[in-house]
Amino acid sequence: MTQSRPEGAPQSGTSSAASSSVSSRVASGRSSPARSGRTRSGGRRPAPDVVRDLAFDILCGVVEDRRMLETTLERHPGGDGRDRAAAHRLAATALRHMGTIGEILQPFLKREPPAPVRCALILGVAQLLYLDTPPHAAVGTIVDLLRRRGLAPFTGLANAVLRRVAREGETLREGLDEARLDVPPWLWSAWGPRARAITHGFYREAPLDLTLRPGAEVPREGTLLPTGSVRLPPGTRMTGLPGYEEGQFWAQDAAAAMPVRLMGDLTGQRVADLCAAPGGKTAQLAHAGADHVTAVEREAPRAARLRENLARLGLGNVEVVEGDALSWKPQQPFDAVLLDAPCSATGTLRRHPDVLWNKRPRDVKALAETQDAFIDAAHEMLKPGGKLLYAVCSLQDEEGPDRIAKALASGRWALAPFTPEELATMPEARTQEGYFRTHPGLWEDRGGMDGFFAARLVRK
Ligand SMILES: C[S@@+](CC[C@H](N)C(=O)[O-])C[C@H]1O[C@@H](n2cnc3c(N)ncnc32)[C@H](O)[C@@H]1O
Repeated sequence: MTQSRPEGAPQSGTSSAASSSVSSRVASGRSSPARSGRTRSGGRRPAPDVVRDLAFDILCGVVEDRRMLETTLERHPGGDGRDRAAAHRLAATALRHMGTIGEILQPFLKREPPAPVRCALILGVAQLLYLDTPPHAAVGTIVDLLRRRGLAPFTGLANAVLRRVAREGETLREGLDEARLDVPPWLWSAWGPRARAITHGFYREAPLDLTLRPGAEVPREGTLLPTGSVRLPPGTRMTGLPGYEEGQFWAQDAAAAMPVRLMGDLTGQRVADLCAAPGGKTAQLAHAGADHVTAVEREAPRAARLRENLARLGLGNVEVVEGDALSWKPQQPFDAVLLDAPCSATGTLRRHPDVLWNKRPRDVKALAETQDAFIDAAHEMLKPGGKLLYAVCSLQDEEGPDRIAKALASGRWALAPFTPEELATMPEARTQEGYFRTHPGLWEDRGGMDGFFAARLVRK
């Protein structure tokens, strides 16, 4: 299974000026101009509401069909940019708190309702308890949603349950271990002592982090982080920033920007980026003084996006290969390979809370096997003494330290640990073994970061 969470991808969202409008669309129950009225038979006609319709489709897609949030949103057109951002925010909030919401709903439901009705109730509770939507709007929008979706027989239930949650919900939350409830047990135990900090980290919306091209100015409103990334508030729209068209920067989480920096000096080297799109790390490589950069991407639409991003950034010196890195053979071996392997993407929960609910232990197991195959393929492409930088945006041991342990046990690789000097700007990310490892709970006072794992190996 290919996971293609683009942690370096331009992040969807709204400008900061617009984000208050997004919040108000969720809070007020307003989206595109709403008209309610009477049907011919005298019944109330439900008001159109693009935001709830989209949020409902996204949530049902994740919960019922284990789809990815972004994919489901792409499949459902409609609404303007702000409606879509508001729908994304509502669905993402519901997904972040879905365990707690389920616990709160439990005593009010004598029988399990049909899955779409449960989704609608979850959205209603998310509005009431986590998005400050006034009770009349939170209840009314969900009742109307059920009517629009042919679920009118459940409007009485929704009305009664949501009104009770509006009255008693805050009291019911008291004493609940929300972090524990909001994470599926298999993930909670896999994260061990980091679990609570990770959960509190992903409750928060991610800021927009940028990597600047060398010499570019720090955009106004941006904060320069110790690692060199620039941080802007959550909801900032990158495409609206001055310098975007001129290719002065690209979106890349502060943690995601570290692996390429940890590759060491690349001056004059031949370097490959094996899983390249949308190209955040390719762009870093192209600026790092390498003599030749080859970017391999298997998925045609993603390869097209990679080319577009490189063109915007004015990086014509990268050779893009549309192909499968597991079987592709270069004409000459490389000095260095970056392998940003497909993974479960549990490190990106702040942006993709659907990962909590649509991944299973068997997915991680299958991904780990593919990661081993990628490491073997990288071995074939490197000169003896060549460097492999292995990276995943995953919090799971199976996709990080366990893969490196297996590679080292094969006797074909040596570990080149990251030194304290190399990680001086993010010392908390350096493990005893000399790996790079982050999670969303780090840098709490600065707004957090994605979870990443990276290690540097040398081909024997
Ligand atoms: C984690 S993303 C890479 C993100 C990218 N390195 C960046 O920083 O922008 C993984 C990428 O690997 C691609 N991919 C998956 N399997 C592949 C394969 N066998 N060969 C080449 N690319 C592959 C996916 O389509 C996806 O674009």
